[in-house]
Amino acid sequence: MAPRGSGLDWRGCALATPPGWDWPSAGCPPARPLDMASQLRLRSALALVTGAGSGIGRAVSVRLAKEGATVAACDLDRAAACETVWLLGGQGSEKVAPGGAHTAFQADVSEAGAVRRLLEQVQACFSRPPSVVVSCAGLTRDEFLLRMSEDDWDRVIAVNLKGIFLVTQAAAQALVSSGCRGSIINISSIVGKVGNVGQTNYAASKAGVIGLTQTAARELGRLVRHPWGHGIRCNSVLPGFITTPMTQKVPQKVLDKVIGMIPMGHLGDPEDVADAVTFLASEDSGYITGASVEVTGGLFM
Ligand SMILES: CCCCCCCCCCCCCC(=O)CC(=O)SCCNC(=O)CCNC(=O)[C@H](O)C(C)(C)COP(=O)(O)OP(=O)(O)OC[C@H]1O[C@@H](n2cnc3c(N)ncnc32)[C@H](O)[C@@H]1OP(=O)(O)O
Ligand SMILES: NC(=O)C1=CN([C@@H]2O[C@H](COP(=O)(O)OP(=O)(O)OC[C@H]3O[C@@H](n4cnc5c(N)ncnc54)[C@H](O)[C@@H]3O)[C@@H](O)[C@H]2O)C=CC1
Repeated sequence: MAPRGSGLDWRGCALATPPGWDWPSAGCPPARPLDMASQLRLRSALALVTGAGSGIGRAVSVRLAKEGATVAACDLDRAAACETVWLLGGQGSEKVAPGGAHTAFQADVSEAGAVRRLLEQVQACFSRPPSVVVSCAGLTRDEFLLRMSEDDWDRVIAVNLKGIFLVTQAAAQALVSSGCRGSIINISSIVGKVGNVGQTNYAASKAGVIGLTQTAARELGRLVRHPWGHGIRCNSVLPGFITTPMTQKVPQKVLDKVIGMIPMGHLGDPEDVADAVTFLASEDSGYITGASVEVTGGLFM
């Protein structure tokens, strides 16, 4: 183990420190430099958001951009991703984030080659890896267990679980090889905690996201040390019923039942989830990793 204050990380590799930084003789990173307290919490961040073309992913993209992040908005639906970027004031508008123009990307997160190319394209476009990665891409193929097809199982697991594995792995590889710290936020669901009628595939995928994220948090927390932060943090967000195109497919009689079960008495908005994601993306959550943050109005607390 390299001695504290040596400027070397736990493997003896040089720490990525800002120019002119000198480790205090005590070796303990000093309190955060004053210039960290900026009015935009994500001023220098490059954020990759998957599923950015709709619902929660679009709301996350808007919120991160408001905090100063440059957003790489990725979706299976390129036109939808481009629409999100237009909303952010990216290509085609005069507003540009401090870190460069917001940009749309197309990729199917369930395909390894597509995810590899996505990270290559993002780094080629911005000359750095994304320091914030939010995986929102997901879908449902609801059916009772007794009737669920293998294809409905396979597709939901491929997108919702394998997709998050591929994106988390590719992003972490890029951050570690660049010596950069980061915050990875994976969108699970309260269904991953309690299950749900008609969703054996979806519930399994979302429960898997929680376990994947906790394990990634254990492995990545110390890989990259930084003068005023440590490693790559990985957290899950577990939304409840949020009003998006995904929930519009739910039979009204089910929606009527669930609203009565929510302590706060109403469905959530995508912006409610975006607020929690932004907190986890920022240094305000600098000592939080491996957490599962429920955004449910109290449903199934
Ligand atoms: C008392 C229970 C209250 C409901 C609790 C629900 C909690 C769920 C919280 C989820 C929050 C997070 C959501 C999320 O992550 C994003 C999504 O996944 S949105 C999609 C959520 N999907 C569902 O909830 C499944 C909805 N159901 C269906 O799509 C269809 O029912 C299904 C395709 C499974 C079957 O369709 P069909 O054969 O046409 O049967 P019916 O629709 O007529 O239903 C028969 C019967 O079963 C009852 N039922 C169906 N789904 C649910 C359910 N999720 N929870 C409880 N009960 C359900 C339905 O009401 C019918 O009951 P009857 O008494 O016979 O009318
Ligand atoms: N809406 C809700 O109540 C809840 C949603 N969630 C999760 O939040 C995330 C976002 O959901 P919503 O915004 O509600 O859904 P949505 O359907 O509005 O948006 C999902 C987006 O993901 C994209 N997508 C789907 N498959 C993809 C793939 N293979 N590659 C890349 N992009 C893909 C879609 O094109 C779409 O733009 C999902 O992971 C969902 O499971 C979790 C809990 C509750």
